[in-house]
Amino acid sequence: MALSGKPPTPVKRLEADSIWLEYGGRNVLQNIYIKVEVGQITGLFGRNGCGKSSLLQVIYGTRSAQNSSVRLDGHYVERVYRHRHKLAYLPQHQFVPTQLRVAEAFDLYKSSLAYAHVLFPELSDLLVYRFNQLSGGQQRLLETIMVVTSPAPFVLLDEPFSNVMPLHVESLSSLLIVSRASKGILLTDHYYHDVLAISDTTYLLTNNGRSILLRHPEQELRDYGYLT
Ligand SMILES: Nc1ncnc2c1ncn2[C@@H]1O[C@H](COP(=O)(O)OP(=O)(O)OP(=O)(O)O)[C@@H](O)[C@H]1O
Repeated sequence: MALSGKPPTPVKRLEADSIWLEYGGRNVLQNIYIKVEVGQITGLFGRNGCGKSSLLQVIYGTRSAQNSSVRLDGHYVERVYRHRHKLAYLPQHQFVPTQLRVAEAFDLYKSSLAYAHVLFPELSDLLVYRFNQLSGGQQRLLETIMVVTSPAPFVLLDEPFSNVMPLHVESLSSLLIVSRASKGILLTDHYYHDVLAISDTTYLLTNNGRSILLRHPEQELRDYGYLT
């Protein structure tokens, strides 16, 4: 609650602007601009190694870049990860401490599971397990549900569908569609059909590290050599 007694105005727009990243003298990201808005799912595509995960890390603030400007409603924010109530991030690789029980992890993230229980009836049974007692696909699924249902208005998802069976990819897609009403979601995954089906806006990262806003995604993904 703000000092005036009024609740803070909800943030509507996340921008990553002028992102330059190089590794050992090699330019990976060059002058990237990406916008994520509450009410939208933004799909991010690019060939293996073009820099998608690196970009998400730069946005989250856990990877420093040669240049970057991450803004919330036009206000520059340094190290967004310090503002967990504003931005939640699913990294590409398993990240929840393996000894933690699912219910404990969900509590830490303040995840709200009301709707998730409808989409994933088996969730109640899994809450008592420790992460190291789950399969790879179950871990991925639960981490994604946890991040998406946290209160943060912006969510970065790096390959949430990886290792997840098609039935659950469908349910996760439904969860993202429902969640987008109150969130801005940046989603990257090579399951491009599933990403395209739910994306309102799509960007491509090219091999030379540029971001392109796609107007006709299927065609342009072919033209740029992401699809055959
Ligand atoms: N810490 C690092 N040091 C040096 N080079 C790195 C480092 N991390 C990533 N890279 C390189 O940067 C490039 C981009 O990697 P990144 O993981 O961001 O790509 P990606 O688009 O997410 O790939 P994928 O689709 O395969 O997951 C790759 O060529 C990778 O080898």
